[in-house]
Amino acid sequence: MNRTLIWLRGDLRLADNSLFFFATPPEALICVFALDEAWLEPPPGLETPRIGPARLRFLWESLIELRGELLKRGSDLLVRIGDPVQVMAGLIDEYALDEVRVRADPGWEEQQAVAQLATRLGEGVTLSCHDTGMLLDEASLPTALDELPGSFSAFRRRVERAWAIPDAAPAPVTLPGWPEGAPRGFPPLGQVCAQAAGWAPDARGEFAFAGGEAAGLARLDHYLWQSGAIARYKQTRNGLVGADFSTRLSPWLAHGCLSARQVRDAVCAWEARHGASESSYWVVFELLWREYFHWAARQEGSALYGDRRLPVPDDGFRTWCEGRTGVPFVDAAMRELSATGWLSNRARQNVASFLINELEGDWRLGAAWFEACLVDYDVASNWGNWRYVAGVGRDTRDRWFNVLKQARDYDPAGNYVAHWQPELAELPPGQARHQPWRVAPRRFASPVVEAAGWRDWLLPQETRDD
Ligand SMILES: Cc1cc2nc3c(=O)[nH]c(=O)nc-3n(C[C@H](O)[C@H](O)[C@H](O)COP(=O)(O)OP(=O)(O)OC[C@H]3O[C@@H](n4cnc5c(N)ncnc54)[C@H](O)[C@@H]3O)c2cc1C
Repeated sequence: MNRTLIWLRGDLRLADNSLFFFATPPEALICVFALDEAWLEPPPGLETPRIGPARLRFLWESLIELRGELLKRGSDLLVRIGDPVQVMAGLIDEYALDEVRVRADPGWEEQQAVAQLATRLGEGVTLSCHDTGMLLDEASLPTALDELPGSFSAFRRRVERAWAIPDAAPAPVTLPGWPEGAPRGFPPLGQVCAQAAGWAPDARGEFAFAGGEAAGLARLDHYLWQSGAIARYKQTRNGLVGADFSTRLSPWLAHGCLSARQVRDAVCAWEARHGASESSYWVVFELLWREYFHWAARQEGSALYGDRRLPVPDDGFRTWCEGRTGVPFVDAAMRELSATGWLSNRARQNVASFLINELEGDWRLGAAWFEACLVDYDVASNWGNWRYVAGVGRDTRDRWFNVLKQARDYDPAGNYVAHWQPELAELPPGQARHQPWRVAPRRFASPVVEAAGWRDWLLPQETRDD
């Protein structure tokens, strides 16, 4: 009979979590989450910790709920703050554990931590990495991992040709007991980070994320069954203001409060009742993007981050972070990101392109800033999308976004920018709100850059404000 440790990372749920499924249940089970102390420190060159208050709060809420679910099943949860490898190695030694289970993480640093733990284990202790949370397992990928197609489209076509995704598995009803005398529980969030304990999103975001599996399932239920917003997803998914233009499931998926299979099963159930549509298909299509970045990260290793030593941030980067570039479509998004911890995909693409192309900033600094701010930070999706927009790595096409054109297409009345920059509401709805320095130069300063590619999109330069 084994004595097992489950090392929890981005998999904070019991349903559809292969870590909790045992052919033969162990004699004792200890479930541990270690908050890496390095996450509470800024990466070199930045001043904000790697895990910002929005994500830390969501994480704690998820852990609190998970602990409740584990207790109901006869188990418990231990949360420690420190070096995860030391934490796990110490517990394994002290409680004579002989099996370790952990998620096969796409992040290189997380993979290195598992490799380090492996070198610390005594004879007879087994360590296994499990695929969990994604639509596919490594064994069911349509290609070998090292032959993963270079582009998303080729990957998607191959997956869809051999579409064989298992249904999500239900949560276990009971779990093995806790090892005698082993520690349990975790510190209150206020002791870990007072800012996170007191953090609340700005009401202008029109949505408050709450961590945990139940809140994730409630959001899924709302999006599919209560509001029926899924029926319009294809048309609304590029929205900028409001709660339901997209699913907003990303934080629950990123923390593993929901698995991608749970989401797909729910979409299939909705389709069985209402009929499949382009919109319902498109939700699963977007999950395939997540899948692609996950498997690409698993293949790329440390190359995912580029060089991990970040360059020294310059003034352009700081104005970008603070939403002070003078380009409303960028500034509104960067203010929304800081104030809510979340941003639509359309806005993420635009601000990333602006930093890289217009400010000639380093994409890795942008990715690090997103890592600190996002409630839905996911190592593969974040660094993978940044690489993609920067045209670095496996798919190196030029992905320049003309933010003035994008603003016209996706925010024609300028309502989004006025939502986050109320001073713009003084200007008439329309393109004036996106180019205030052109139409009202006395009231609005010129932006930090006027890109050459905007020439055909600029409004006539007024010399005085009306
Ligand atoms: C520069 C940049 C950084 C990003 N960083 C992250 C990140 O750290 N974490 C994260 O989850 N997403 C990230 N994304 C992807 C995407 O912006 C978010 O997943 C999406 O906006 C979340 O909103 P939603 O849940 O309403 O998405 P929906 O539009 O409702 O899509 C459903 C789900 O599909 C997945 N998805 C959708 N688009 C993408 C995509 N482009 N890449 C990967 N998965 C996708 C998400 O899990 C999402 O919850 C990033 C995109 C960019 C351009």
